[in-house]
Amino acid sequence: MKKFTCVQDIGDLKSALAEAFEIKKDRFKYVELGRNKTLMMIFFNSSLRTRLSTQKAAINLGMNVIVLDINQGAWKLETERGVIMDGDKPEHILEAIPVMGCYCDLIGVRSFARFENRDFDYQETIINQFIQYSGRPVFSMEAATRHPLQSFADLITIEEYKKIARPKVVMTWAPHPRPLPQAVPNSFAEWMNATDYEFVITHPEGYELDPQFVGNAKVEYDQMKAFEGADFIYAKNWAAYSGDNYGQILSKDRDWTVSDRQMAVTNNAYFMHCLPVRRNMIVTDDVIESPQSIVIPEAANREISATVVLRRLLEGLK
Ligand SMILES: CCC[C@H](NC(C)=O)C(=O)O
Ligand SMILES: NC(=O)OP(=O)(O)O
Repeated sequence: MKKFTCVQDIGDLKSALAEAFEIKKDRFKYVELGRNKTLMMIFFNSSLRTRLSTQKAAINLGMNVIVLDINQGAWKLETERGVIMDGDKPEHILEAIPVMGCYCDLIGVRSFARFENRDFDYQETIINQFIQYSGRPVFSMEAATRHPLQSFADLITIEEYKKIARPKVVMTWAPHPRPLPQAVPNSFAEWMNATDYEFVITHPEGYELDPQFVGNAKVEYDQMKAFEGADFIYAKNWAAYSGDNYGQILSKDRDWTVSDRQMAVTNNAYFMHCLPVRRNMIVTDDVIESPQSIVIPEAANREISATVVLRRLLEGLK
């Protein structure tokens, strides 16, 4: 594997899941693979789970790790080509990227959508510059339109907890005080559509995701109807994608906050969220603290998804 930015990069999902469960049994099985190899993790945005789980995965594989928070300590970067750099940015990303590539063997990048220009975001400008100019294999730690390490961990978790072969999985929008990226819902939808699960997306009108990610999912504007008989509820906020509303908050309707009311019509569904989560905006305290909440095992599986991905990237160096 030479990059990991989307579900297609992991190949056959059944093989990837088998590898995940093998590594879960012995996460140090490939500890020699990464000896004297260096992972560089580059963050343009904050992180807890991705930062910690990916570093742990690198340790599982015997790697050295360098972490760079671009906005804390590095030079402010110009990302647009052709700009006259007489402002507050002393370095261009097109020099910084190949320089960073000199000091490592693999590169992970976190660079959220900026909501300034939809094409800039949806062309994945930043991570594609790392892929093009770093000279190293690159993987996404959440980019503008996808979060594949999260989605892979989500799939591992559903496979661990499902009680039937084809569970009903419902992704629901929920309100949030800030406009959040579409990367997590896009990516979850992309991975769910790659399975044979029954997959439903529910959100208020105006929050339609990019059709390339919605795929064959059923879209239901009535949240209660969507929740009926669900086996898994995956809650997430996202800002509007469509047209002039790109990046905007259209609703903060807390009727969409996941509570016992909605969970009551499910098939005793498990509750999932990628975290961090705003309690009593996205989900009530009672639901996220209930025995059906699997948000912690879901977060724990981020170490597993990252170990599989890093292993495959290391194998690709041979
Ligand atoms: C894993 C989630 C990261 C980010 N969350 C926030 C709060 O910015 C998001 O919604 O994409
Ligand atoms: N779920 C996830 O990626 O969490 P962080 O943003 O804390 O890394």
